[in-house]
Amino acid sequence: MSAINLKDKTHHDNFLPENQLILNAVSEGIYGFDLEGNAVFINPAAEKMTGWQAHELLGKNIHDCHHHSHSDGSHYHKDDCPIYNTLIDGIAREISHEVFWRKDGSSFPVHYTSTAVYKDGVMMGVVAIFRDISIQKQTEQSLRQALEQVQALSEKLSFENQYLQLELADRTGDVEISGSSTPINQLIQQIKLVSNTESTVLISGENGTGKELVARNLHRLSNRADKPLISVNCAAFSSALLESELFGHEKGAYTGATSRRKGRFELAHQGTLFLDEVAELSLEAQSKLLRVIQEQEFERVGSSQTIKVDIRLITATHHDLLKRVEQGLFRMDLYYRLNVFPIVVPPLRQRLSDIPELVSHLIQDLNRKLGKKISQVSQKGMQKLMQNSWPGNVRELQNVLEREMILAHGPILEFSQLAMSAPLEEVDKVVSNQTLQQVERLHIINILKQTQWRISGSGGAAAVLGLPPSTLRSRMNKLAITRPI
Ligand SMILES: Nc1ncnc2c1ncn2[C@@H]1O[C@H](COP(=O)(O)OP(=O)(O)OP(=O)(O)O)[C@@H](O)[C@H]1O
Repeated sequence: MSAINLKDKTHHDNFLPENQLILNAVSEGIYGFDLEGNAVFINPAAEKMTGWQAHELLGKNIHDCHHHSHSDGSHYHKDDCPIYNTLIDGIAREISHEVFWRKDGSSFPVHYTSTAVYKDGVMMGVVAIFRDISIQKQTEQSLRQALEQVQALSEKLSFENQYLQLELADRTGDVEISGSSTPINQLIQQIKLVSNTESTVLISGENGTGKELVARNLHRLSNRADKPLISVNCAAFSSALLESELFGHEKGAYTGATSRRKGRFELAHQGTLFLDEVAELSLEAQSKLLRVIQEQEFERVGSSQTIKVDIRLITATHHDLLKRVEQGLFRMDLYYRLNVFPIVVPPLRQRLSDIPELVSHLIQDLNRKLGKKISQVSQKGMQKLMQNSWPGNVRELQNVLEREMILAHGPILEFSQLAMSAPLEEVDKVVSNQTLQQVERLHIINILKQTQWRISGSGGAAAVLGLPPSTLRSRMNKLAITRPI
């Protein structure tokens, strides 16, 4: 590669700056042009970038060598060239949206300046100084892509947020607890007493008794009422997924974690976190929960950064949690942390006197939901309802009412087709010599037989039992209930 290249001695004398060594050393490409627009000076960096050797260009009008086309391939007329225009008007120009073409036909994005050169006040020519900005362009492109990803993620987050707000609004609609029996009055008293404290509450009771309703009332009456109530059903997730649901995860924390996600603990910050079916937590998740309760801090899955939260915790279970402790399935230390203020929700069979009030409350809700105008239940129908044992509790009553209302032609519900659960007198007998699990198993099998082993759908066993189909399936697994062949 040549050093300083000259067309002839005269140009060299007139044009070249004093220190040729410096010009040879700079990493920018340098082209010098005389007043006719012919190349008189080309430094080694320019040769290297374009592949054109100085001796091939010197003395020539070189626009057609390195600047013949725009980046889209269209012809670039010399009259439009900023370098040649500087020769005409002496005005300096700075360009960064063009390409220079290499001798091998490829091109590279270029940033260049064209500046007039003067000696003793007389213009001698123009110097163009250029550099390859491929890397800068690539970086810009990656930044643009990253920005697009951030925008997409932020949209996704705001969508998630909207979804949670809606879920919240939906759940905070009607939270009235119906009933005026002694057990319900005691329950309401307890809720009023503890709601305005920061104490952790453990709500226990059979399925469908209203544990979630109690949790919503505890939040509604607390100082945190204007902050979110975030609910998690611990039975609805596998233990790995539950961890990420509770604590959130970083992008790539596990297969499928394509983006960073906040957990329910973070979403509940300054509000209330309601952990339903808390007995279903794995031992690993229990230790993590214990730490959050003790220190009010945790890490997202896949992150070492500690996040501090301020939450009030309410948990619920239909299990005898102390028994789970004895069986080694639940940590004793966690049990005592959760059981600061226990609330037991009574089963419906222990407060049958609440049924008329409950029925009227539920019919009002269902009239809205179904667009019906049911006004009352016949005397006979009410008697039937009050003699039932309601193993599925208020949720079962709700489902029975909904079914009856869908089928009803007039404004009065008769319940003539109502299949009764074991009469109340029988319930006590059955319970006296069988374990809870045995009774549960038998009852599920009976209902499954009644529904021809159909689990989901409006007439399915899950609906009759007042359970989500997934919960029923997991109970069937646990109690080893399979359909006979
Ligand atoms: N006292 C009550 N007054 C009015 N509605 C009630 C009452 N108790 C329960 N319900 C209604 O019964 C349904 C079941 O209640 P909820 O979901 O709170 O029960 P749960 O004990 O949390 O059930 P699970 O253990 O299956 O999660 C809900 O629609 C709830 O609004």
